[in-house]
Amino acid sequence: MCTAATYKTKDFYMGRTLDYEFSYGEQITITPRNYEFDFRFAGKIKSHYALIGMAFVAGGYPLYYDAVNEKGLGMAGLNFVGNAAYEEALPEDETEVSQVAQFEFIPWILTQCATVAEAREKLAAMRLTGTAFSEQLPTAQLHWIIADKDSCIVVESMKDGLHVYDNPVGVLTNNPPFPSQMFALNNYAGVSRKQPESTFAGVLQLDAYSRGMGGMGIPGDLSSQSRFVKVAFTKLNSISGEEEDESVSQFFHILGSVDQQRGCCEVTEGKYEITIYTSCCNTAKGIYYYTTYDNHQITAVDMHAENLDSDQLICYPLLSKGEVRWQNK
Ligand SMILES: C[C@H](CCC(=O)NCCS(=O)(=O)O)[C@H]1CC[C@H]2[C@@H]3[C@H](O)C[C@@H]4C[C@H](O)CC[C@]4(C)[C@H]3C[C@H](O)[C@]12C
Repeated sequence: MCTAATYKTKDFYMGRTLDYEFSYGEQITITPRNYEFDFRFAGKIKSHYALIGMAFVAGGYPLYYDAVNEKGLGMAGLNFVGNAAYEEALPEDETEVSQVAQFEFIPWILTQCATVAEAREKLAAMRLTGTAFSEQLPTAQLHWIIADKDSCIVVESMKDGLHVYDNPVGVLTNNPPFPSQMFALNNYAGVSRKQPESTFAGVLQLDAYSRGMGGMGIPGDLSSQSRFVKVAFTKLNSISGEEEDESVSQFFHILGSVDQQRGCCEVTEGKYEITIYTSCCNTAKGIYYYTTYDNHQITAVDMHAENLDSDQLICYPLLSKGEVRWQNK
């Protein structure tokens, strides 16, 4: 399971949890403006917007899980198993629109689009194909959240075509499809950050005997529908200062509300899904903040500290060892 969220204070933030039972060896990866992308069907793009995000680099190619570009547009792919269905690739002369393999979808959008509006235009003129990166790395079944400071959409490629939905809550988890996730929020119309009034029945005066009772009923399990509700409630009621430290700290608290602890979700005998990493990107400043399962210290990589006119990928391995800061020895 994974969860993605957006958050706005003075700047706009976007990030995700990557929940899984193993890691591919992903790294924080900056793709500078002159790294040449050789798209499977659409040809080469030699010069483009620079990107920063989390990627598994295979044979020199950045397979992005989530990223933002230097214009402030962000995108993340989350599992959509059983629902994702992609197009078959057609011979070039049989299609007038661009064909994009699912593994190159994030670079396809983020190298060329500065806003969600521009991304929508690209989406209207493309076919997303199920082409695998390689035999060893088969097609991933995903759906995507795309956001800038003004709007947010979800893209779901299913048997009945490519769907693009407005995402007014700015969160995404996994199954079921996004419209069902949104519909389920109706079940929680009565929850509140405020203490409840006693409305059970006129003859009973019930007592709000604990703080936080306005949120009673919000699910706490790790299923994707439940995480959608929980993180939507947390994000939409979130209050923080506007400054960078306050915003980033609050963002990690928002995604912390759906953190996965080892042992609570068994996926196969003896294998457990955990939150491998949590990211938070300041999309205006191009700073990628992250924590890992064992390293709760927020670590950051700033794309603007690098030569963005280069043609070589820049990778930083995840710092995954936590440290205790002793105060008395
Ligand atoms: C497993 C990851 C999604 C995590 C997630 O959503 N977990 C929820 C599990 S579930 O709903 O409960 O089943 C996804 C997110 C991005 C994916 C990777 C990216 O799409 C980049 C490449 C794409 C290649 O086709 C496959 C390898 C890969 C390197 C993908 C491996 C894997 O599918 C990743 C890492």
